Amino acid sequence: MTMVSVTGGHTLPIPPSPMDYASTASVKQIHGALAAHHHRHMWIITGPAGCGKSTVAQYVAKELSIPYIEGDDYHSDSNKQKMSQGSPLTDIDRWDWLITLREAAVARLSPSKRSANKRHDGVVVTCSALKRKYRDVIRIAAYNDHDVMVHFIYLRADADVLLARVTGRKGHYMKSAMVRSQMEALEEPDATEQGRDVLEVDCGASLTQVQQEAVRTVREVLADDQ
Ligand SMILES: Nc1ncnc2c1ncn2[C@@H]1O[C@H](COP(=O)(O)OP(=O)(O)O)[C@@H](O)[C@H]1O
Ligand SMILES: O=C(O)[C@H](O)[C@@H](O)[C@H](O)[C@H](O)COP(=O)(O)O
Repeated sequence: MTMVSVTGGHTLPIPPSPMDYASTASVKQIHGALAAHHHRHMWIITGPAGCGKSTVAQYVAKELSIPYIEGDDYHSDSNKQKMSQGSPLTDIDRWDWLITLREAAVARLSPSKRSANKRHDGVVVTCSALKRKYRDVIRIAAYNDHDVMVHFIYLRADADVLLARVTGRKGHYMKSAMVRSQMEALEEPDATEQGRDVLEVDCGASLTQVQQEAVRTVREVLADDQ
C-alpha cells in the first residue's frame, strides 16, 4: 500500500482508489483468477453525445436479456433545462447524476430486485462518463461490492461523425451545438484504463457492425467469468 508522509515524520497508508481496487492486473488476468466466481456485471456504454450509446445499449441489453438503464432519464430537470438551452453541464451538475445513476444500476443487480425465476446478472447503462473522475464515481460500485464488476464500453468516434448524428437525431434536448463542449470535456480512457476495465469499440462503423462488435466484446468478457 502507498504511504504518505505527514507532520512529525510519520507515514500513513493511502487507501486504494476504486481504480486501484478494480485491478492492478489486466482485465484478462482478473477474469482468469476469478474464473470460478460468477460476478454481476455492469456494462457502462460511454462516449460523447451522438456516439450511439442509447442505440447500442438497447441492443446489448436485448441480446443478453438483461435490464437497460438510460442515463439521460436520471438527470434533474435543471440539468435537462441547462443542456436544452445549450449550456454544458459542470462537474457540480454531474456529481449527483452520476451517483444516482450508479445506485440505480446497483439496485437492478441487487438480489431483492431479481425475479423468482430469472437472475439478473447484468445491467446495461448509458452514461457519457466523459472524464476519468466520472468513471471513478461509477467504479465505486465494484469497490463497495466485490461481487460486482464494472466495465466501460467506450464508443469512439471523431467529432464530425458525432456532429452529423446529433444533427440528424430528432426530439432530444442535446443539440448539435453541444458536441464541441462534449469533445472539450472528453478525457479518452488511456492505456492504463483500457488495460483494466475499459473496452473500446470504434463507433464510426455502421450501426449493425457497432452493435455486433459491442455484443461480441461483452460475450468475450463473460466467457472468462464462467
Ligand atoms: N453506428 C452508427 N451509424 C449511424 N448512425 C448511428 C450509429 N449509432 C447511432 N446512430 C444514430 O445516431 C444518433 C445518435 O445515437 P444515440 O444512440 O442517440 O447516441 P447517444 O446516446 O450516444 O447520444 C441516432 O439517431 C442513432 O440512430
Ligand atoms: O444522448 C446524448 O446526447 C448524451 O447522452 C447527452 O444526453 C449527455 O451527454 C448526457 O446525458 C450527460 O451530459 P454530459 O455528457 O454533459 O455529462
